Amino acid sequence: MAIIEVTGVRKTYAGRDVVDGVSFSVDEGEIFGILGPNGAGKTTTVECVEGLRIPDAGTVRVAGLDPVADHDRVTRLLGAQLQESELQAKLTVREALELYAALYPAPVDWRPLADRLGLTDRLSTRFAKLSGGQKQRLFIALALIGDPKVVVLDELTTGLDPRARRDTWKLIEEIRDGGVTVLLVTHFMEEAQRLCDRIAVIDRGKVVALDTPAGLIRQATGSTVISFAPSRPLTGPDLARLTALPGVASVTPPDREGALTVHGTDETVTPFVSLLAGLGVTARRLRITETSLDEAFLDLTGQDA
Ligand SMILES: Nc1ncnc2c1ncn2[C@@H]1O[C@H](COP(=O)(O)OP(=O)(O)OP(=O)(O)O)[C@@H](O)[C@H]1O
Repeated sequence: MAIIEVTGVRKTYAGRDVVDGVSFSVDEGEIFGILGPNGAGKTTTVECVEGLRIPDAGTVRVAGLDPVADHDRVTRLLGAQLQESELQAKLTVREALELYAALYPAPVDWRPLADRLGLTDRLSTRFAKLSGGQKQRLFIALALIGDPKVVVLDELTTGLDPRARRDTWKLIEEIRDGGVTVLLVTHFMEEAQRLCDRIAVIDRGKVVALDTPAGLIRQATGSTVISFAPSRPLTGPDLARLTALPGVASVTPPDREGALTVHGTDETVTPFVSLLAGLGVTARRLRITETSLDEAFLDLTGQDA
């Protein structure tokens, strides 16, 4: 069942549609990713879901409620991650947790929450003295303190080292496993691939693709990648036959070790093997892999994240 429904949302600033007819729905209990290049309209879109911005057209529903007209009720259902500037530097972790717990009618007990997020030995530490990872864990705690059904996390792991990022991913999975739906805005492909059940790729204000991570990869051209070093150089007509195989999108020239890379589809593999056999060529260091979500993203948006 959909817990978030975004239909035809448009937001215009200075005559420019920064969100241009965005539609998607998020099922209860999933981690739904919003991925896109800088300035694509991701934050504007999720802020419409949070009721912080009013769409110029289209509708948003969170558990059937309008985030603007029913703001108080939606605030109780939806936990949003704060921006760093929204917490006072001198506030201690305990004070922040107590303060935010007081804002909700039925908050969870913050002590076990702090414990789960590894903040118990930091309760007396002032916000300004926390490490980046500890700040992010506190933001997650504050987003969960009202016992929400949905949490919105925007660029949560930006600026974290790889270890802290992985720890945060584990926490996000635990949140989902606890029955909370997660709307996650991210720049990181690895994060999107690892965490998200489905991803909407937003580019220039529009949803250009919406699928599971594996589905997005399949949608990209050249999603099956065959790399091999032929036992003799393939040139002229042999190379032309390779390029003409079913599904081949591109063949990159040999690298320094003589390996070629063919971007094709599942349909390319068997004819590829037959062609080499027919030519009497052995494929050394043969690897057949799927393209990465990174490459799929580039293909879908024509740019880097
Ligand atoms: N209040 C505003 N007034 C004018 N322009 C705005 C406003 N808010 C956002 N924009 C513009 O809308 C576009 C989309 O911004 P948004 O923050 O939604 O993008 P984003 O995809 O979240 O980008 P990033 O990944 O860089 O955070 C940007 O060009 C931004 O400058």
